[in-house]
Amino acid sequence: MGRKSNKGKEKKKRRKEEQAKLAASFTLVEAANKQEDPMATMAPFKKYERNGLNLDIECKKVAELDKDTVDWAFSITKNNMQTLYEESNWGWNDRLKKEELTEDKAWFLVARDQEGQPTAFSHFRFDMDEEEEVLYCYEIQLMKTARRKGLGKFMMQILQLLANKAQMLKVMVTVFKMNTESRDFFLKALKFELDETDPGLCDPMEADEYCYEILSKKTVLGAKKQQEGNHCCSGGPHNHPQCC
Ligand SMILES: CC(=O)SCCNC(=O)CCNC(=O)[C@H](O)C(C)(C)COP(=O)(O)OP(=O)(O)OC[C@H]1O[C@@H](n2cnc3c(N)ncnc32)[C@H](O)[C@@H]1OP(=O)(O)O
Repeated sequence: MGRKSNKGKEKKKRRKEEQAKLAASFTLVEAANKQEDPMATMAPFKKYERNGLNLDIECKKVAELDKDTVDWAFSITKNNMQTLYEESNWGWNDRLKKEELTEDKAWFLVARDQEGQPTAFSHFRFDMDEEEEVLYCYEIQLMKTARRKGLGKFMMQILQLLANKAQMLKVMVTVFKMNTESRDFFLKALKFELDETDPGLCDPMEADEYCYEILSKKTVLGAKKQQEGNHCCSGGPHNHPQCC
């Protein structure tokens, strides 16, 4: 019969390890989504009193929000974003945006004034992205009057802390390339970077074809794992020149 190769055994072992890793990631996402109030131990972050703003900040699942707040979130998103969507090749669709905002998985961070009126919100999710556990920020939208007062940065800081607490690996966002203000906000002020899953990065020859970029910022755990070499090159689907 000859000698039996160890290759098959090693492959099987690797597959089992990958399956276990994936199952652990799903468990973390599930636990994050089961939280009653992710900000329960973050009292100092529930108030924003700076630069003329006096706001209370809450974190809730969309199902726990009142209809007026959800309707307001849709309106401000439409006001802020419709033109950008229309100028891109995505187009704007009321129904699709409403569906996205109200999917079961949607979490909301809402900043309200002292009359209870919403001023800013973020729609985010604890989710899997390319086999990694992440906090994905779908929207961060501020009323015009509340901008450039540090509120956006404060809310993103909260998301980064929530991601740390839930042991996610990174916070991700998708940004239109032509939305230069928000690109500056994420890339320059918050030190986000082009994510390894950004389509332009994966396919540089076609980069100009994409009207958007995927940006991310590692959590504490994500940065640690990256340092340990546990990143996309340890068996992931990508092969990036900058990290492989
Ligand atoms: C994932 C997505 O949702 S992408 C879409 C993002 N949302 C939008 O485009 C909607 C309209 N814009 C907004 O809601 C807000 O302006 C945001 C969320 C982009 C930024 O929030 P803000 O509270 O205004 O930003 P904040 O005051 O925290 O700014 C922090 C820093 O970011 C940078 N920055 C913020 N806004 C801008 C801008 N318009 N132009 C250039 N740099 C900016 C600056 O460095 C700023 O620091 P500084 O004011 O000391 O110079």
